[in-house]
This record gives sequence, C-alpha cells and structure tokens, in this order.
Amino acid sequence: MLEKDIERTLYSREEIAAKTKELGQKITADYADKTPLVIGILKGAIPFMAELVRDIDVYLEMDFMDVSSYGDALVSSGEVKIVKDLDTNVEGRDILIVEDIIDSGRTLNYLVELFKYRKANSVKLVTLLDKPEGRVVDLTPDYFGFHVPNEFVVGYGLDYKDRYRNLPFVGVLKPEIYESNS
Ligand SMILES: O=P(O)(O)OC[C@H]1O[C@H](OP(=O)(O)OP(=O)(O)O)[C@H](O)[C@@H]1O
Ligand code: HPA
Ligand SMILES: [Mg+2]
Repeated sequence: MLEKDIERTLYSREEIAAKTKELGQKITADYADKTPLVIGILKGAIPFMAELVRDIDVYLEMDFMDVSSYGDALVSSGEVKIVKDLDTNVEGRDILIVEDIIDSGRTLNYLVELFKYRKANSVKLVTLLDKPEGRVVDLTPDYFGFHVPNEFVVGYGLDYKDRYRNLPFVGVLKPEIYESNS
C-alpha cells in the first residue's frame, strides 16, 4: 500500500540488514571491553536501532532522547529543541548515539556537545544514512550505513509528515505526494 507513493527505492530491506550486521560487528569489536550506553534519537532511529542492537554482542544499555528540529518541514529549522531528555546520567559513560540520518548535522552536533558537557567518557555516532551534501556544520559519523544523495528520503524510520517510518526500505517519494495536502 505505502509502496505506491514511492518513486524509487534507494536501499532495500536486505541491503539494510546486511549493512547493519556489518556495523554491528565493527561496533562489537570496538566496544569489546566497554558497556556502552546506546542512545536512540526519537523517533527516526527506532527501526534501525532495533535491528542494530541485535547485531552488537557486548553488554550495553539503551536510552532514548527526543529532539526536534524539523517538525513537518523538509529542511531543518536550525533550532534544536529537547522534547524528551535521557533517564540516564551520562557522566563517565561511553555513549553511542544512533540516528537514522545525518543531514545538516545540526541535531548531532548539538547532542555531541551536550553529552561532552555532561562529562561522557566518549561519544560516538552511528547513522544508517549520511547525507554529506546537506551539511552546514562540520561533523563526520564514526559509523555509517550508506551515503545518500541530496534528496529527501523516507522509510526505515525516516518520515514525511510523520508518515512512512514503517516502510521497510529507504526510498524517494513521488513529487505529487509533496504537492497534495492530505
Ligand atoms: O542533520 P540534521 O539536519 O539535524 O537532520 C537529522 C535529524 O532530523 C531528523 O529528525 P526529526 O527532527 O525530523 O525528528 P524525527 O526523528 O522524529 O523525525 C532525523 O531523524 C535526525 O534526527
Ligand atoms: N528525510 C527525512 N527526514 C530527514 C531527512 C530526510 O531526507 N533529512 C533530515 N531529516
Ligand atoms: Mg523527521
């Protein structure tokens, strides 16, 4: 049903699963002697994080934070707002932030600085998608799944007006979806 709104698939469910497994193996090796606090950034990170943590084989804890800079818009407002903070004290912890996408970099840049200010021992980023052409701040993820072209993408957590997060692959919407107002 949702597929009818998609113009083009960029990454299939199978490609994403294989890439996630690869990332999980790297993270397992890098955190072998640590117990990271894995922080998912709501809501987009949920599908990827759910899959990724099952591919990481070290003791870890999970927490979630909700920040928003997009709302319903296609471009970032530039202002990052904390909607829900962590339940966990990050002082001395090894943080692994999980995201669905890094675009302008503003959200992640804000969070990295925040966790450093809160005295985390280390802060690393893993993102399913990286859109380097969208960057307005200098930020490089420690781990990423795919480089995406400079287009608005949906699926696997990524939304347009809060929809399409449950699409089991990443794709580009048909232009008429943006033109219609439903
Ligand atoms: O690099 P940036 O330009 O900051 O963009 C990336 C952020 O924007 C999206 O979140 P959004 O604010 O749309 O919240 P959502 O995850 O609930 O959709 C996405 O999930 C990232 O968190
Ligand atoms: N799609 C959905 N949400 C986003 C994107 C995108 O391309 N970039 C930043 N948030
Ligand atoms: Mg969004």
